[in-house]
Amino acid sequence: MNNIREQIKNKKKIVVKIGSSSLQHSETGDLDYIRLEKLVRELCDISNQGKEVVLVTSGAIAVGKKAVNLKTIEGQTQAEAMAVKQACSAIGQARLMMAYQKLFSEYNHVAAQILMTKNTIVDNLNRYNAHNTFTQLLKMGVIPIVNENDTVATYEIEIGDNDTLSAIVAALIDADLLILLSDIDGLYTDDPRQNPDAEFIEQVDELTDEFMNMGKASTGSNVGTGGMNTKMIAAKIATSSDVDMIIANSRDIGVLHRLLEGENEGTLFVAHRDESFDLPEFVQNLHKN
Ligand SMILES: Nc1ncnc2c1ncn2[C@@H]1O[C@H](COP(=O)(O)OP(=O)(O)O)[C@@H](O)[C@H]1O
Ligand SMILES: N[C@@H](CCC(=O)OP(=O)(O)O)C(=O)O
Repeated sequence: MNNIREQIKNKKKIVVKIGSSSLQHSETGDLDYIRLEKLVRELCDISNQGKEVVLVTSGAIAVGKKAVNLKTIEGQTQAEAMAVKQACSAIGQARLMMAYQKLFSEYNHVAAQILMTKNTIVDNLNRYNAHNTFTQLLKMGVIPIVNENDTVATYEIEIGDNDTLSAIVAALIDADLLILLSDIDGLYTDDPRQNPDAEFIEQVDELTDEFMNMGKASTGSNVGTGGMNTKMIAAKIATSSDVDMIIANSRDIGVLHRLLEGENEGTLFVAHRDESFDLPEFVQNLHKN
């Protein structure tokens, strides 16, 4: 077992992000309750080991769309499409939380909801309050469940994807490890769905431009928002903030405990604190380049 993987065993404060594509059945778009149940059981067990856990979950818009039987939002103006998306997220977020609350309470754990926007980080008072709320919840042994507040977040104040959001949360709370659960094993030299010669990368010691560009090949699945590009932005935020990050496949949710036992799965991005990295400034400038 490699030494850096071995050290993953000692990580205490862990943020786990799961994407929409991992929570839905691809054929129907309905929630995959078995996977959701396994995810909650894993998270409760991590918490039972005395670690602190935060879940960043996508899925609100997809679940909301399904609830009102909306197939597509094509043929509408941008403003109408935005309103429909925001309405769906309002419907879906409540449903998603209902499912999580039920499952967490079955394992005798308390979950809480935190909805964030860019302003939560950029505004000093908001950031201070969010930090305190996370700290207090973790102190109480509660598992915070985070999503973007899509119902109010227009382009100017939206983070836009939950890969980035989860890294922001990890940086905000000084987490030790961020795990992104995706529909792919980790980072490849190119999108393996487009390029059969793409090679798997086990570990990224330094996030050079070469790695940052590997995510730009495609936008990913049709339900996911960011593809690999936003995962590279997440890696930049996390590693610069001294948080190790792993991308792993959600196909088998048991990967969570295997990773925390130091097993070599997924792609590990090794943390390197960058003293010049300024989280509020970075978030303020998101989408500007
Ligand atoms: N270099 C790359 N390595 C791995 N996957 C990539 C790469 N470039 C693009 N992708 C695509 O990104 C997808 C994962 O992102 P996404 O669809 O947002 O899923 P999720 O929401 O589950 O994280 C993969 O299924 C893959 O097709
Ligand atoms: N906040 C949105 C999800 C945004 C997002 O990043 O989705 P994904 O690429 O599936 O992680 C929602 O809950 O529907």
